[in-house]
Amino acid sequence: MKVAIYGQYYQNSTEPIINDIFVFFNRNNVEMIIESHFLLMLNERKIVEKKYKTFTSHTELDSSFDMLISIGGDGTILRAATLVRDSGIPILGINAGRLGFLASVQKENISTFMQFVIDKKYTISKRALLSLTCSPPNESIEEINFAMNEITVSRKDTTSMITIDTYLNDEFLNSYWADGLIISTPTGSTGYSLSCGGPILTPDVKSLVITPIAPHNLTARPLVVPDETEIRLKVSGREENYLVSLDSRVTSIKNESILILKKTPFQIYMVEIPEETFLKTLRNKLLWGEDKRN
Ligand SMILES: NC(=O)c1ccc[n+]([C@@H]2O[C@H](COP(=O)([O-])OP(=O)(O)OC[C@H]3O[C@@H](n4cnc5c(N)ncnc54)[C@H](O)[C@@H]3O)[C@@H](O)[C@H]2O)c1
Ligand SMILES: Nc1ncnc2c1ncn2[C@@H]1O[C@H](COP(=O)(O)OP(=O)(O)OP(=O)(O)O)[C@@H](O)[C@H]1O
Repeated sequence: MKVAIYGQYYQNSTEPIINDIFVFFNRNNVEMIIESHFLLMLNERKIVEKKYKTFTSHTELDSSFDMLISIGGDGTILRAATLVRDSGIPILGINAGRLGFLASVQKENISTFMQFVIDKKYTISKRALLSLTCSPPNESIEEINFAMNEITVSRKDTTSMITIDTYLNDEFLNSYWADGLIISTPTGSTGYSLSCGGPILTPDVKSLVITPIAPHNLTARPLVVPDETEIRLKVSGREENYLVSLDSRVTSIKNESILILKKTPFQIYMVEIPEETFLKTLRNKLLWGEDKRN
């Protein structure tokens, strides 16, 4: 078995996690290829001294890898998705962070979870992504033009609202007067969209959610549309530019540019360990079991 290991940060809590993973995988003859910046951090702190092979970019992650293990929070998983892209390599998230909605495996009992991995006792949860094309083209979007959570347009350098003309499959939907508009995948429905009143979708639902951010048309409400829908946006406002974000990545776009959002032809495969399902994560993170009547 061959796995890629990825993390963005080093903290004191990293050491026991790394120790648990490395001891277990070395004992079970699992080959580990470590992202080069992460390995450098581990080498500098003398957490890892043995020599390991490294990778630096998505081009080195080919079908010979069985899995990518992401050590961190949800932000780290979102970055991990930009590494695996359309390679089909499943991602397993070990939650070293705070909320850990996507990075569902808790850092305690790592060896129990890794045994599931070695015994192939896991399922794959396929996650739909959204792609963005911009006309006229925008260089910073072209490099990584997809999002696993959501694509958001929002106002920039002003308190003044923006107007977002929105078309679904070429049919006019609405002009939102708002701070912004979120187009969310099912995965992203528990992120920014939820904070703005959007519904939660289970990851396998074949839909997208269009959620306005603080709309001044008071009747504007989150809308669920089929994930085959092509969504076209045109933004205008008092400033010359507005912001577009794809998950954690942000760029500035000129007003009147045309944005086309579509489901990507590929999906991200998330590893789901038997006892760490989406529904369990939902209950735990949203504290649904805390009601005394349960
Ligand atoms: N007001 C908000 O709720 C708000 C605002 C901006 C961005 N976000 C979310 O943050 C994401 C980017 O993450 P970051 O680490 O760069 O920013 P960050 O450090 O501000 O973290 C944002 C929080 O969102 C949580 N999160 C991310 N994806 C999630 C998901 N699919 N389900 C549930 N919670 C999720 C993370 O655990 C973290 O606690 C965006 O994709 C967006 O979904 C949320
Ligand atoms: N490799 C790591 N080792 C130890 N702690 C980590 C590591 N990676 C992340 N963390 C902890 O998790 C925090 C959040 O990480 P990250 O940016 O990946 O997630 P996030 O999007 O903020 O989500 P969450 O709310 O789930 O933590 C970091 O500030 C840090 O405290």
